[in-house]
Amino acid sequence: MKTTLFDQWRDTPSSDQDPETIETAQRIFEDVRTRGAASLREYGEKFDRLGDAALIADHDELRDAWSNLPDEARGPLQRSAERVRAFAEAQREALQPLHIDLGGFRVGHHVLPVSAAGCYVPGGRYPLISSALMTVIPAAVAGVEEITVCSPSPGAIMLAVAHLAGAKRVLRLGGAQGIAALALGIDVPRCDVIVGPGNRFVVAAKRIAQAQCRIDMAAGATELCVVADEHANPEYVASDILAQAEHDPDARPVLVTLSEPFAKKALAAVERQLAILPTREIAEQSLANRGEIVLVETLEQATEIVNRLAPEHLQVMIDDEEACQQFVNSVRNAGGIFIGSESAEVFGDYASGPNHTLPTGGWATRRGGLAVYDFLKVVTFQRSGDQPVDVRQIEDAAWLAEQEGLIGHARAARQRLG
Ligand SMILES: NC(=O)c1ccc[n+]([C@@H]2O[C@H](COP(=O)([O-])OP(=O)(O)OC[C@H]3O[C@@H](n4cnc5c(N)ncnc54)[C@H](O)[C@@H]3O)[C@@H](O)[C@H]2O)c1
Ligand SMILES: N[C@H](CO)Cc1c[nH]c[nH+]1
Ligand SMILES: [Zn+2]
Repeated sequence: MKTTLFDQWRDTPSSDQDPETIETAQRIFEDVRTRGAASLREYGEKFDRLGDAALIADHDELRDAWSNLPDEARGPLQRSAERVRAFAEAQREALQPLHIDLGGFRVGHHVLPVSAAGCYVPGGRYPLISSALMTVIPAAVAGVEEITVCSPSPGAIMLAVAHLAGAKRVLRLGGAQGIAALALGIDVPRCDVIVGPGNRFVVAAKRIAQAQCRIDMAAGATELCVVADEHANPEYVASDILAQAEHDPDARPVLVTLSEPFAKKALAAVERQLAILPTREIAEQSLANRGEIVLVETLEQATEIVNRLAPEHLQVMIDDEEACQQFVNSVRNAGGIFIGSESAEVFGDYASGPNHTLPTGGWATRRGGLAVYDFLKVVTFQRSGDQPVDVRQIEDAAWLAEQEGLIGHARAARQRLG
């Protein structure tokens, strides 16, 4: 991890914005568009360890995988699924139908699910079964009928979790070819929405898919920013940093601290813990590529770094309660915020309920994490009949239409004058 002073700190682009990665994703996406299903098998064998497995695991196969799961696996999965579902249901409740009377119309909105959703679940380095819970459950709570999970080389437990969460099928593909299949509807229902985390190729492909469908966000290589003062526990900081660094050589672990002696203690703890971490080969690369300690003199400077970084995860370990709250209130850009030394980010990954699919690469400037809302459409309506339409509304519409030169519009409005 390199150490930088506040004045010298500069942001760097995320791996999914790398030109070679974008070009690879584009080439694969266009090839899938041109050659269809045949290309999917080829890419699956080349990149996704497909072998001679079927491209699709259907509903019966998912159900059987769930039935064959050992008993000890059911408890943690069902309890975790329940927490994710409870949070998604509470979010759904918060978005209600609406209607008001305005100018002689009843106007309002109702809330409808999209018909088909594609949920990408990472499976390159690690089979992220928790991402199947996080992406499929909110889609199911929203009422989406066709839910397809797309994941490279899914094992029996992945198929079982997809079933538990409410998916209809699993497409055994990853990367750009998987995203292209979902967006173009090759071998699976064409998706209205594609969501879910993934590596640089997945994120680059989701950007291309935006021409076909809605996407949630860039939810790419994990980012963690820990803001800690000198009272924080360096062993906690180190284990939280390593927990995210082990995801991907592209992962970005950052420590922002007001205390140079603390920075040294945290770095020593990172080195100690890294030496005995089984996944150290990946974590080491992440720390070398993107790891950083930023030394600041004030909490205002820390706020500035966080808001420019817009990290996926922000962990705050500031001892003084008032200062901590003030700091949290000053943060504008962060995907998920974890406050207090016991609020380890890994609980958000698995167990606390809010979604772990969170914005990376600066997307936290424009949105928060995946939510039930990503699978819903707010459709507005106007209804006449209960009362006469306000004459001023008719005249206003006709006047605006005339200013636009749209005389047919003006006449259609004036027809209603009776
Ligand atoms: N932001 C979030 O919410 C969030 C949540 C969980 C995980 N993640 C991130 O998801 C990522 C998972 O990455 P992963 O790689 O383990 O799994 P993945 O499933 O995202 O990607 C693996 C696939 O990438 C494709 N691929 C790999 N190398 C390629 C190449 N050279 N050319 C073309 N395609 C290639 C292959 O199809 C492969 O199966 C990590 O970066 C992790 O940090 C992010
Ligand atoms: N930290 C990841 C989000 O960036 C989510 C995850 C899944 N499994 C473990 N961690
Ligand atoms: Zn994680």
